[in-house]
Amino acid sequence: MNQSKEQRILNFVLQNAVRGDPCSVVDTIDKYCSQKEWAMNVGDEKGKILDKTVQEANPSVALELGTYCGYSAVRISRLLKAGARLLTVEFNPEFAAIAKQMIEFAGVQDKVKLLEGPSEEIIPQLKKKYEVDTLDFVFLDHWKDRYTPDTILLQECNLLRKGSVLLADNIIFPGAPDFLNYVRKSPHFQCTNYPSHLEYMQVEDAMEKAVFLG
Ligand SMILES: O=C(NC/C=C/[C@H]1O[C@@H](n2ccc(=O)cc2)[C@H](O)[C@@H]1O)c1cc([N+](=O)[O-])cc(O)c1O
Ligand SMILES: [Mg+2]
Repeated sequence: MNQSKEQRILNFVLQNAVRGDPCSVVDTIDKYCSQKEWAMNVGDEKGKILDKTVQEANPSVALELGTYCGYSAVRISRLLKAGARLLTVEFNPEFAAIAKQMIEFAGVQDKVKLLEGPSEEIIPQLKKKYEVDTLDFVFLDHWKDRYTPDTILLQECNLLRKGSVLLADNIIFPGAPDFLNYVRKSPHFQCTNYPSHLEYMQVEDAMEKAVFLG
């Protein structure tokens, strides 16, 4: 049975990156996906926006929706302070298995908890089952039509506090028009747009930061 693209990405990392070095894992994935096979990692250009937003928020508890191969989980967790943690949600078992190995190879497994299942099931479990009080940072990079319902669900589950930072990928391509509408029209969010480009391509894209105002 021939390998999946995600398996090929992981193998390339296992053979070419430095075990325990998250930066080398991130760079190696970018090398593979820019030179060999495109994949939907946030990439280095938007990754730098992600880095700055994470550093600014300096979260104790962060949530990622859409782990995929673990690129942004490794990218985010490498910036977390001692004792801080990232919960990342992945619903495709094959991707989850790849991401788990990617996270372990990078040496960030103590900071990252991979939760398997659909976001609409996991989010309501965060407080009781995963001992979350409120989320300091949320990275939305899963199915684009889930950004809005999940943002509403996070509020309904009282998981956001004054100052919680949401950062959404792919605002232009593939696009998340209803999310953009929702957060920009809502009096509960202060929004900032970050123009960029689609990972590994010369296609316009953007990220949107939405800070919860309580
Ligand atoms: O479609 C895109 N992303 C969808 C991501 C989906 C990921 O989120 C998981 N998930 C986890 C939990 C859920 O509840 C649902 C899905 C899925 O199992 C998948 O791993 C996308 C597409 C392009 N593109 O150029 O086409 C570029 C990008 O940067 C993208 O992010
Ligand atoms: Mg994306």
